[in-house]
Amino acid sequence: MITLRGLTKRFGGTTAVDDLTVDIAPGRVTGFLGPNGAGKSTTMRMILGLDRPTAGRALVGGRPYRELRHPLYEVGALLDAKAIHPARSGRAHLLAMARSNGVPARRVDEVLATVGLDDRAAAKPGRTLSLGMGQRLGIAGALLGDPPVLMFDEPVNGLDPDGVRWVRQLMRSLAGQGRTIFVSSHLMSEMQLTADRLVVIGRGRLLADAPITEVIAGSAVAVRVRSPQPAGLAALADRLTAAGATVEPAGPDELTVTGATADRIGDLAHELGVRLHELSPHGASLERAFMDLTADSVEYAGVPTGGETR
Ligand SMILES: Nc1ncnc2c1ncn2[C@@H]1O[C@H](COP(=O)(O)OP(=O)(O)OP(=O)(O)O)[C@@H](O)[C@H]1O
Repeated sequence: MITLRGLTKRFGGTTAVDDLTVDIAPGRVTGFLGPNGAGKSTTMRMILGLDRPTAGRALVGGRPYRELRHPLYEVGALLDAKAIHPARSGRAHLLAMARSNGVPARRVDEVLATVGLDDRAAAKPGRTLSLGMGQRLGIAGALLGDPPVLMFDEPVNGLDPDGVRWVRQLMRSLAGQGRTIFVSSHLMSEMQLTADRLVVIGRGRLLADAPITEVIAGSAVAVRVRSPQPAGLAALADRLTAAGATVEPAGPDELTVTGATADRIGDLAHELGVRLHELSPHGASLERAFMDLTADSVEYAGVPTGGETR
C-alpha cells in the first residue's frame, strides 16, 4: 500500500505537487497519468525518499521511505532506466545492488531470467545497452528484493511491441500476486489495457482517482462531422453551439462535436440543407477522458490539428 496525505512539493515559486491525498492499494495496477510537468516524477521521487515533501506525507506500507529498514525488500522502483554506470555490466550492476542490500546473489539470476536478459545481454557494459534493455535491467533491479510495492515510471518507453506486451503481462501478474503496482505512462491505449484504477493529476493536483472504467465512462462521446460545403459546415457549427453542443474544428472540412447525438446533428444538417460525407460517433476512450480531464492543466497546449482532436 502507498499512502499519500496532503503531499505537497514546491520548488521555489513552482508548486510541482499540490496537496495530494490518495491510497494506492495492493492487488491491482494503478495507472498514474498527467500531462507533461504534472508532477508524476516528483510524486514518485517523494515516495522513494529522493525528494523531501514541503508538506504532507508519502508512506510505503505505513511508513516514510527513510524509516524502512530494508527498503529494497519493501519497495522496488524503475525511475530512470539509464541509471547504470556506463562501464559496468548489467549483471555487475545488479550484483552490487544485491550485495549492498543483503539480497542473495542467486536472486540476480532469477530476476535476469524474469526480465528475459540472457547471459550475453547481462554481460554488456551499461553504455552499450539499448533503451529497451536498459528498461528490462531497471525492472530487474526493482524486482530484486521481491518487494510487495512496485513503482514504474514510463516502463514501456523504448520497448518494441513484444516488450510492451511483456511489461503489460508482468504488471498484471505482479498485481495478481497481491502486490501494489503504481505505474506512469503517456501511452493511453497501453494504460487502458494494463491498469485497473487510475490516478490522474494536472499541475500537481488530483483530477481523478477512480476505476478505469469509471474514468472512461465519464468521457464525452464525440461525433465526427465531415462536409464538402465549408459555409454549410460553419452554419451547422453555429446551430450546434447555439443548441449547447461543444464544437471543435478538426480540419478544413471537419468538426468534432460533443454534447449532441449523431441523430440530432444529422437532423440539423438536413434542416440547413448541408451535405454530409461523414457523421460518425466515436466511443468513449481513455484518451478522450484524459483530454477532457486535463484540458485546463496542460502546460503548453498545441493548436489542434485534424488528427489530434479526433
Ligand atoms: N528539481 C527541480 N527543480 C525545480 N523544478 C522542478 C524540479 N523537478 C521538477 N520541477 C518542476 O515541477 C513540475 C513537475 O515536474 P515533474 O517532472 O514531476 O512532472 P511529470 O509529471 O513527471 O512530467 P513528465 O511527464 O514531463 O515527465 C514541473 O513544472 C517541473 O519543471
